[in-house]
Amino acid sequence: MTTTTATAAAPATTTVLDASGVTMRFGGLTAVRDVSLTVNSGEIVGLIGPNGAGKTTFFNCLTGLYVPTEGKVSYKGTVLPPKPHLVTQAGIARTFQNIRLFANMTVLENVLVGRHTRTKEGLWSALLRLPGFKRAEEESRERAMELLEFTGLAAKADHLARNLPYGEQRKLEIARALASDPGLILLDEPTAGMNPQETRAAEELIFAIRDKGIAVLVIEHDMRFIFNLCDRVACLVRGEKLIEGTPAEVQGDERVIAAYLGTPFEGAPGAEEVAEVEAAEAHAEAAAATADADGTPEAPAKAAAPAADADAEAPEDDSPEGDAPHGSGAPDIDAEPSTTEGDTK
Ligand SMILES: Nc1ncnc2c1ncn2[C@@H]1O[C@H](COP(=O)(O)OP(=O)(O)OP(=O)(O)O)[C@@H](O)[C@H]1O
Repeated sequence: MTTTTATAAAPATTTVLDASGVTMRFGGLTAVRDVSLTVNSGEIVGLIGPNGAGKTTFFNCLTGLYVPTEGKVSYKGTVLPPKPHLVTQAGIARTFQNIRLFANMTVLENVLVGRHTRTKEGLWSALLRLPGFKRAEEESRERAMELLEFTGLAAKADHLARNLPYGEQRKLEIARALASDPGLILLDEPTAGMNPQETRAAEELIFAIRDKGIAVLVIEHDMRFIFNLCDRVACLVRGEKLIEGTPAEVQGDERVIAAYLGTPFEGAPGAEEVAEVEAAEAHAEAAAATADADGTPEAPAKAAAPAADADAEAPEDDSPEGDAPHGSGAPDIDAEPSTTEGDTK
């Protein structure tokens, strides 16, 4: 028998999102300045930057909430009109920093709302409940249930959205965004306010979304999450793209570190002072360990314990109130998702 070694053809990469030279000015303030970014098929791209760097404004330019002062945004080669519903129809879905669910609707109904851009039946068909409408309604329901299975919420399909724990409300937002069958999903701080278990589950979910062939662009303040998740990361600072590269490149870039931690100020402790402090601390620790070895046998064992994964120890806590927010998105469930222009987070 002859064996042939087939070289698996690498799936062709296509540019899903192409934002070029995007600038957004609010009066005298330039919130985003000449930012270009692409997202390719099969990619998870991260957008990071300190508070007020322009990340959400950039998202709003991509999704038609804002009309960029300059620049253009294309999806799969077609320039997008700056109208949110047309952007969704084209294939881009998003979630918001502040959760926007229909609090008094069920989980399933929330996902069905997200389906409306993909249903073609008109008003008369709905009012007269024509066969075409019933068929479309059934299909939408099936698709919505599939998405609830996918996001792990199927068992709660009949629960009111407002009664879900915080992490599940965020998942439901993602399920609703996926209901429009997007080719690209934009996630604005998907783990804000989540506990470590919920954050890990969100990470798994985003990988699974990517594996379904949906490209992902994600804003996040949780660096461990973003560097673990993304193929590429871009960092915005004061509206400008400072750097774009692999997680390793961005993580190690001194300008990124300076942007987050602040540039060293004049008179800050230099290397010599730091070494002195560290030596003094090491000396104090060694002295304490010797004293403990004489008197208290448990202490050295504690000191030798490996740095435990704090996350693994964290208690299960589904309650929104129990979660310490990572980012700026506090639980904020609206009775009706806000569509006012003022609420663009
Ligand atoms: N509608 C608006 N009118 C005027 N200024 C705005 C508007 N939206 C955003 N800005 C300003 O633009 C700048 C960038 O804000 P943006 O919310 O995009 O930052 P961000 O990086 O998303 O911050 P965060 O991480 O805190 O969410 C800020 O100075 C903000 O005050």
